[in-house]
Amino acid sequence: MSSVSAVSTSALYGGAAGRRVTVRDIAAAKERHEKWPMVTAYDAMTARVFDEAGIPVLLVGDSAAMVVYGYDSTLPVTVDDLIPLTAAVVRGSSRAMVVADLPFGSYQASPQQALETAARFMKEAGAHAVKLEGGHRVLPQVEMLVSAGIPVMAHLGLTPQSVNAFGGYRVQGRGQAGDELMADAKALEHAGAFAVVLECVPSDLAARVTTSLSIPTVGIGAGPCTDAQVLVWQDLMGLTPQPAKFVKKYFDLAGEMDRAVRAYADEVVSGVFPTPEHSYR
Ligand SMILES: Nc1nc(=O)c2c([nH]1)NC[C@@H]1CN(c3ccc(C(=O)N[C@@H](CCC(=O)O)C(=O)O)cc3)CN21
Ligand SMILES: CC(C)C(=O)C(=O)O
Ligand SMILES: [Mg+2]
Repeated sequence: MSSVSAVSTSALYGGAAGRRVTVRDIAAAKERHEKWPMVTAYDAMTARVFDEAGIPVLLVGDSAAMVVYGYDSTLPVTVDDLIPLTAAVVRGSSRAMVVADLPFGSYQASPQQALETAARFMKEAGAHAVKLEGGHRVLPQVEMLVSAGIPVMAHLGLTPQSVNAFGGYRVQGRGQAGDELMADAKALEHAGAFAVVLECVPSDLAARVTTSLSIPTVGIGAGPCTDAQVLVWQDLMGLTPQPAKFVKKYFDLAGEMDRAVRAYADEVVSGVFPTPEHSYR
């Protein structure tokens, strides 16, 4: 236990005291109409803070491409880039389920490729589940993973690995595309996915998908009616320079870090730091 409050903010997590959250806990939360929070994590120390705060599910997102590695899309990040980050998040947490995002190009080719990639995340990093993007095109992949005993989180709507096909990060599922998204969501549930992320879709569509499925929906820019919400941690903490409209900023981390590092720099230059208190005799 750290100095951070041990009181959980999520009933889902509270019910799983002393062990990792499982897919069964997540299914039970939907039955109880209980909402839950998910955040991304990419290292052990932030994973520990979120885990101890009671976040039941941590996502090692391929958004690491942008927020960790500095690329301008998620496309360049590789399995070899994400496995060490996933292993760190697993080591830093003890109660949360850790979901590994499968990167672009590591699962689309075939169900066999998807299984080989997912197995690496589970064997080499200790991930408890994987996430992949897409609807009907990835149903064979979802079926293969599920039949191998790997929990799969699906992802529909704005699937950032298709940014070039979409022509930018734009809202998806308006008009007739909404019916196609609904059909994809139902097919993914039927294929055995345990949850589905809905990214940047109209709130009324997300609400209809949420009531039509028996598995939980996890919204990001999908309005208030999904079963869960997810945000990239650097966005909610105020580290991201220009976050999307769906982001709520809960802290000014960039501002606080700027203030702190300037104070440190000033004290080094002026000789105020270090004092005997921070020195050895
Ligand atoms: N830091 C970060 N946060 C994220 O949520 C995130 C990533 N990175 N990288 C991968 C994807 C990319 N994402 C994005 C990026 C930009 C918008 C965006 O600017 N959307 C427009 C909506 C435009 C429209 O109305 O169609 C916006 O103004 O919010 C949305 C999702 C979400 N994911
Ligand atoms: C934003 C979430 C859903 C994601 O896929 C990521 O962080 O990569
Ligand atoms: Mg992702």
